[in-house]
This record gives sequence, structure tokens and C-alpha cells, in this order.
Amino acid sequence: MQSLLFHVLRALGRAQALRRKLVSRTPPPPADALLCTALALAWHADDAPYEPFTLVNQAVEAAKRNVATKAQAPFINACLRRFLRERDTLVAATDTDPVARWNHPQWWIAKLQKDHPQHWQQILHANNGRAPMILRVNGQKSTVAQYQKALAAINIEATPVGEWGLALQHPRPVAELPGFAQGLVSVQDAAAQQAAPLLLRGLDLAQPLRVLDACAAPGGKTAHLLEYAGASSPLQVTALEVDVARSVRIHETLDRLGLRAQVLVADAARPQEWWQPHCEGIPFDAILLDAPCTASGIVRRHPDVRWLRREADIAQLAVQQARLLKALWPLLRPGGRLLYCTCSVFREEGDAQVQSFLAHNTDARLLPSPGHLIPGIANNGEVVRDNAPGDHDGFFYALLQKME
Ligand SMILES: C[S@@+](CC[C@H](N)C(=O)[O-])C[C@H]1O[C@@H](n2cnc3c(N)ncnc32)[C@H](O)[C@@H]1O
Repeated sequence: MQSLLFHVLRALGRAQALRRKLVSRTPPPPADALLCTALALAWHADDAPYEPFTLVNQAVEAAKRNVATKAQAPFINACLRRFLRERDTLVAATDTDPVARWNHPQWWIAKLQKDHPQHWQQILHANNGRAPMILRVNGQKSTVAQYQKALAAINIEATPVGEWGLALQHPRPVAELPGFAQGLVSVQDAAAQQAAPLLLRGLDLAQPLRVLDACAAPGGKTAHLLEYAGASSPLQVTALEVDVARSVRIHETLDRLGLRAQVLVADAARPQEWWQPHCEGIPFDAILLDAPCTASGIVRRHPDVRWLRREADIAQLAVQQARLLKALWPLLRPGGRLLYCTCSVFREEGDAQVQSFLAHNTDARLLPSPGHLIPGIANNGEVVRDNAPGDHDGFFYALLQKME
């Protein structure tokens, strides 16, 4: 079901453009949904999950069986049969429509063209692909080489990515991964795996440093911070999450991996409510702010995001991100570091956010940072400024230091 749904979402722009060519008036929503679903699955014969004739027959059967679409079954049948007869002409007629070509809303395409004039096509192309499944090996329990061997022993092929990552040749349910329940590995994209080393590299981890993970659920990066520091490090991590239900997942993540952190349910933008009562008001040595964002960098994992987001969400989220940065900066000790990141490729949530922060905070300086990571680059030889090699999601990282 999910695989079919994701397929439809990755081809919805094309399907809606084809539907407009087939009918002049939009059918009632349930019939339209069924018609567009069938068109999205069948439009590209080489990529269709079933024989296009089967898809058409099944769509018409489904229409007949549902009271909401029953009356439109003959209409859906007529549209889809015509589509099969005239497919090449109809597809060619939609090729000039960017929404059909790229399967993203027009505003999203225009935004990427403006924000990434060199790479917008590459980003859209990556967004329509399928993301690889990447594991992060828990350095406290195994090594990349050992785990790769354990996978090979059960015929799971994997290639090392980055310091702790293994990319699986084919995605697998986690229950099939050796030692998953015992915390040997986690699932985490290669771009997200850069957070812990970026924040902690070069710090003296033999000291009892205090680290705040300000937006922590489900705890992927909290766990990586602890794994990275190592079992013998006295690193103290406070994991903050505003959403009670999501905070439960931080405990689950830490329990599975055998790690410990202070988990607080609180609003990071209102430190007056939790910093003094739970952290004695002592400044942190390092802060990770993995801020809520549009998730425009992880579209290939969540193909619905592009259709559900509204352009106005970007500005609203940028305000929230700025509020979080402003509230957390005073909690950092002079000389300390704050890593700001989002899984977005939009500049308002990355570059522009950080430039505005630097302009308003003269005690902050930007340390060498990856900046915007462009999704889907798989050693294709293309050079992108500061982009890490290998396939990964779209992300943004800026490492800020507070001057002493
Ligand atoms: C991008 S996700 C974090 C992912 C997490 N760092 C990880 O690697 O697993 C952002 C999280 O921030 C939480 N959040 C949003 N606003 C917050 C706030 N004001 N204070 C604390 N948490 C917040 C959201 O509920 C969400 O769980």
C-alpha cells in the first residue's frame, strides 16, 4: 500500500496534468482521486508497478465497489481507456508543464530555481528518486567493518558511508538487521550523521561537558552524540522536546542503544521554564539546534511533503527557528559552540537564517561548516561547494561559536 501511495505521490503533478487534458471539468474529489491515482501509476509504461491495462481494470473495479465513486465508474473507465489509446500524444502535451515534468508544485520549483540556480534540477530529480536505507553503527558496541561482515554473513550487501554509516544495497525491515534490538545499529541518513561529529569534533570529551540537544525527538542525534563521545566519556546530554508523545521516542531510542541522557519535555524557546529548575541555570558547552523546518530536504523519503506544504509555511517556520536561536544563544558559555541545522534546502531556513543571526549577534562567529547539502549526490563527479561526497538527504549545517 505504502509503496503504491509513494509512487502516486511522486507522479501526482503528471497525473493531474493528464487529467486536465482528458476532462475539461474536475470530477468530484473521490472520483478525481481514483482517476489521478490510476494515471500516476500507469502513465510511464516502463515504471508502472503493474501492466497499465491491469491498473485501468482495477481502478474501474475499485470505482464500482465504492459508493462515493460508483456513479462515476463509466466515466473513469472512458477516461482511462482513452488515456491508453492516446498515451504518447497526451504525455507529450503535458511535457511542457513544469509541474508535470518535475512533480512538484510550481511555487516549490520556482523557489529552488531562485535558491539553487545551479542545482535546482538536480534537487528535483533527487526528490523523485527513492532514498537509500543508511545505518549508523553504534561505535560503543561495534565497528563499521564488523557490522558490514555481520550483514554479509546473512547476504545483506552494504557499503560504508562516512565515519559510521553503512548504505544497504536494498532496504530491509529493521527486525532483519543483526542486533538491531540490542542497539548495534540505528537507521539514520548520511547527512544527519554529520551532526554529532560537527558539534563534538575537537572538544575534550574526557571532560564532563554539558551538551543540550534542543529539539531532540525521536533522539537520533541525541544518541549519536553519546555514541560519538564513547562509553568512557563523562559527556552529559540534556535532550529537550516540546511534544510529550514524541519525547517517549527519545527514551525508546536511548534504551535500545543502552545510552543515558536527561530527557525534558519543555519548550526550548522558553528557557525560563526549564533551564534553572532542571539544569541549575549552568551554561552549556555545546548546543545542537535541529530546528523544526519544512523538511524540503527529505522529500524523497516523504513524497507527500511537497503537496502538503504551503509556501507561507517557510516564513512561519523561519520565525520559529529565529526565535529558538535567539532564546538558546544566551544559554551557551563563552567559547562554546552551537550547531544549527535543518533538513531543508530552502535558504530562509539555512543560509539566510544564519546570516541574519550573525548580523544581530556580534559575539557569534561562523566556524567552517557544510552549509546547504544538496540531496542525492552520489559521487557523480559534480562539484558542489562544501558538499560532502556520497548520497544523502538535503540538509543545512552552520556551526557557530560564541566569542570569549
Ligand atoms: C527535526 S525534529 C528533530 C529530530 C531529532 N533531532 C533527531 O535527530 O532524531 C524537530 C523536533 O523539534 C521538536 N520541537 C519543535 N519546536 C520545539 C520547541 N520549541 N522546543 C523543543 N522542541 C521542539 C519537534 O516536536 C520535533 O520533534
